[in-house]
Amino acid sequence: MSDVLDARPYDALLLLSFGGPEGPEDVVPFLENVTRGRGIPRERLAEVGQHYHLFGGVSPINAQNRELLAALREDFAAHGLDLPVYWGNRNWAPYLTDTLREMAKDGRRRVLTLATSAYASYSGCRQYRENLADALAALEREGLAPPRVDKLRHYFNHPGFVRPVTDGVLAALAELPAAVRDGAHLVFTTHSIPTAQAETSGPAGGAYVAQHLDVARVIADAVRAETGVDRPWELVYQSRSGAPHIPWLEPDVCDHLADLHGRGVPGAVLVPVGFVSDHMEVIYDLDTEARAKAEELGLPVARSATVGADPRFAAAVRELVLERAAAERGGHPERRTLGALGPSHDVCPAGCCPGRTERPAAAGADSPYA
Ligand SMILES: CC1=C(CCC(=O)O)c2cc3nc(cc4[nH]c(cc5[nH]c(cc1n2)c(C)c5CCC(=O)O)c(CCC(=O)O)c4C)C(CCC(=O)O)=C3C
Ligand SMILES: [Fe+2]
Repeated sequence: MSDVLDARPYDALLLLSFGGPEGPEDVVPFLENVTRGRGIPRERLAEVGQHYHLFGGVSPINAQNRELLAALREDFAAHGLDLPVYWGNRNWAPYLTDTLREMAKDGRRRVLTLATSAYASYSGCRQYRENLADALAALEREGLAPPRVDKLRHYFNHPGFVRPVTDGVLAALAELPAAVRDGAHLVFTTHSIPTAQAETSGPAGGAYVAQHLDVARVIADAVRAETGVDRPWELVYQSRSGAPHIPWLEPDVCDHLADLHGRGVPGAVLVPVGFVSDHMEVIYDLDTEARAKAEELGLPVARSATVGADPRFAAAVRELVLERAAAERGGHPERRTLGALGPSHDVCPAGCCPGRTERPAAAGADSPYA
């Protein structure tokens, strides 16, 4: 009995992700789902559609989530954690509402959510919580009792996230020509968001950039310790969309590569620390667009891997589930983190990461659901 892990009060884990198209005919309806009511210029949509068509209309994100699902199930089974894992997306099948309906019909009453976004922000946290609230409302309309849904704390600084990313940076450094390796900069990248959204992210504002800077510093320090070379690092942004007159976080990664080259920096490792898997923003915006820019400049670059379905990340999720379950039972579990910020809150406080309009959001202190 003692080696059976205790997830009570939870009876299921929900892997909640973005979703992506699985063929050319999916691309337009997928983009319509993503951008409904968001004011993205038409030209930008047509351009982003082309990114998907370059890869046969298929985003790798769904396959990556299937792999993560398998890794989680394997890890849980190997460690005697008896907790079913479900998967639902915001923008493509399997849709979140369908998954939550299945969970309700399976009798799941206390659901813990792992979103495939490690940081605070409206786009990376509250928007997922709004989608959860929408799905729960749909179940209620169908006469089903909605389960109670919670969300895991932000995991960007969990050692099981940081270690695989760090190893990825070491592997990418080894891919660079030996002559530029020691002089290369570490260029951490994440999704650009409107500066207004960055300023209001987290319970007290500014969390999005602060969290990325904290984990980037930890990774850069670990790489220095392991290679004996002190490389400069920067945090830059990619995948900007939205109207040009609205300020978004800068500098853009391509502009930054030109800047590094202009300053005589001999090479760079691109580290997509803002993303959990090598999805379209990584394989297009970095591996296609930024790489083309680097080639045009004659700047050697290598790109490090995201955590994906790394077993150490799956183990971190198990640890986070057990941590949260213990806390829900009134205990004081160890909360492992690296860096200066410490563990983020279990429950998003009211008003955390606000959007442009106020909408119901589940899995937080301001949830209309218990
Ligand atoms: C912070 C953040 C993350 C990281 C956290 C997380 O992972 O959630 C993220 C992830 C992703 N974003 C993705 C795709 C898209 N994001 C778009 C648009 C936008 N993203 C934004 C932010 C973020 N996005 C924002 C502020 C917009 C503007 C419109 C709006 O306010 O909503 C658009 C519209 C077209 C465009 O303008 O680019 C698309 C197609 C995919 C799927 C990739 C695949 O298919 O493999 C993934 C994982
Ligand atoms: Fe996005």
